[in-house]
Amino acid sequence: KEKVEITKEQRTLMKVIVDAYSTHQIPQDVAKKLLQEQYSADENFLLLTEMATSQVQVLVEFTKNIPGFLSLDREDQIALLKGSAVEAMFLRSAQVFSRKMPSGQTEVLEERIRKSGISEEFIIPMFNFYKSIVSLHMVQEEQALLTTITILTPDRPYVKDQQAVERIQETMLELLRKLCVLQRPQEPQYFARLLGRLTELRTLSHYHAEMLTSWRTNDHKFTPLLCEIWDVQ
Ligand SMILES: O=C(Nc1ccccc1)[C@H](C1CCCCC1)n1c(-c2ccc(Cl)cc2)nc2cc(F)c(F)cc21
Repeated sequence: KEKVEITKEQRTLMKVIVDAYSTHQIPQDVAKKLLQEQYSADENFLLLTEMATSQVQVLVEFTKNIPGFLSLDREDQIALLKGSAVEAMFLRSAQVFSRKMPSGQTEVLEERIRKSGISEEFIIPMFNFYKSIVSLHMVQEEQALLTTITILTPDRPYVKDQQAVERIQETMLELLRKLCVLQRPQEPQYFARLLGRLTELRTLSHYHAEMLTSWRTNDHKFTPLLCEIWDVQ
């Protein structure tokens, strides 16, 4: 039986990542807004572009706290941010959706999102992904590390020094593997299941531009930052 132990420096690394992850959150809670009232497709589109824009800003702040990220080549830092922003937003959305809510509220939230203006064809793959995240019952440490591992994907477009990214990502993968073994001794496959979600996340993220351009709204207006990050306009 493998004796798994978190080292002192891994504990420090964990604390830095989780603190940064919980600090750099979306300013106001989008779920609360959606539960307060039903918005029109136009209002929902505006809300989405505002949330997605602020989420990119929050993502930049979060990555600054990932040990080793700032020592990467500057252009590679940008390539990693551009390459992971959409996935990070869907992963964040899934984590918001999987939060424990008073009974019945998750159903209301799901309904509001189904009717938000998003085109029918994307509803099923999106909620399949969200529900697969819900079913993992991830703890905050796992959520923070999974987002970090997504950001540190070496094979994003235009990354020059992939080895340097791989080295940092491997540190995070090893820490997440140990956490999963310690957290779920009776579920040896749990770590593999977590990483499997990143494949689903990448597939869902392929649709992001179409999801936005097919939104039931008359005016698909995007912020300059979203035009940079999302392949729109
Ligand atoms: O804001 C959002 N997600 C967000 C969260 C955190 C940070 C940044 C963005 C949007 C809402 C959706 C309803 C209209 C208003 C925006 N959102 C999405 C979502 C994102 C992108 C596309 Cl293309 C489609 C859907 N899935 C969600 C799940 C939740 F539990 C949820 F609460 C909000 C969710």
